[in-house]
Amino acid sequence: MTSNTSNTVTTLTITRPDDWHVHLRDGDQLKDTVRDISRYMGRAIIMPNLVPPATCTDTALAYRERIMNAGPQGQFEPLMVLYLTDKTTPDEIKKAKATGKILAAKLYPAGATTNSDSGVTSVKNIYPVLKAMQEVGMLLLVHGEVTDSSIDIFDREKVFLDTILGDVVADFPELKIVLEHITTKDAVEFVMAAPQNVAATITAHHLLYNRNHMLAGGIRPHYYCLPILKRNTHQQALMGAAISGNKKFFLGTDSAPHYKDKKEAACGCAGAYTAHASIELYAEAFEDAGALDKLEGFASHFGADFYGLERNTDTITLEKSPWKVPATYTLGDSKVVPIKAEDTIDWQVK
Ligand SMILES: NC(=O)N[C@@H](CC(=O)O)C(=O)O
Ligand SMILES: [Zn+2]
Ligand SMILES: [Zn+2]
Repeated sequence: MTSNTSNTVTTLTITRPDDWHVHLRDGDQLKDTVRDISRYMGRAIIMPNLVPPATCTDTALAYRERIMNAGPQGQFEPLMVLYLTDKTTPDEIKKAKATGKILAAKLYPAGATTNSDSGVTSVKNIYPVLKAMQEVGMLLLVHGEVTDSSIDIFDREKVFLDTILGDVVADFPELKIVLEHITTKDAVEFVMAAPQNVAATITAHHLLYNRNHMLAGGIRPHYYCLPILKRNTHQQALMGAAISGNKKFFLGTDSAPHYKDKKEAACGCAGAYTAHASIELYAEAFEDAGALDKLEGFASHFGADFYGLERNTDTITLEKSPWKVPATYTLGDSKVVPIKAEDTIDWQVK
């Protein structure tokens, strides 16, 4: 990392970052989401919760082709993920791994989040698959929330750790596991206490916001995502993990666009669009915490290290140069309201 040496840092050059959790969607949105992700991310882990989901090698590879045909900038590389169902077979895992293009498989507890209806109904159903993943070295990515309607939505992550993930970690000691988009102090502590094969991604919006931003003084649907924003003590624990230099915590934006009318609705969709300013939003969060010097490890080194990939070798430069985020962006043929719409972001990539 290099930065200018005056009291206030105004430029910051870091190794090109990667995004270890992003939703690009499909169809006519792809050219726009692919443009945004490839502007300065070197690689990205592409979430498979399409309609229908990318549950097998062939559909995942076909999706990769559509992404490449959407015209990514630079050397952008999409890293693909299989969507696990109760019916996924160990053979499908081996087939996917052999392509070299599918690095991970995603556990969505059925019904936990957007497009997760075909997900796994009980983790025991996929134990043979997890065994195959452990054998071939395929990562398990986890949406860590229980779906039991009797569990309070603010407790669903913690209950998942206590009742499900702890057992998986114990039963598969060699399986690399990423607990995605963590939102609680409990998740931070779980990952810190777990062995080296367990890591977590953290979004920019969970670093910048807590549930007051979403609910105090009016309900703001564009902050609604899953796992839901928690109270500020959890936000502080996430920030502490992100700036700790602990290599188990790395960048995953979970940028997840939904059209404006689907968010501003009586029953709005879960997901926040942050790909318009992903690294800039993280820079704001790290600067607020007085830890800009910790951004590079979190954004550009630790994820690649955990996945067992080379770090990127080129750099990007962030400049302190405030700009106003538009009210909407057009993705495909409809409008999306981004995080910080009509607000100012201090940083931009040169
Ligand atoms: N995070 C979200 O709130 N939504 C994601 C799904 C997910 O990552 O859980 C989406 O696909 O819209
Ligand atoms: Zn999720
Ligand atoms: Zn996601």
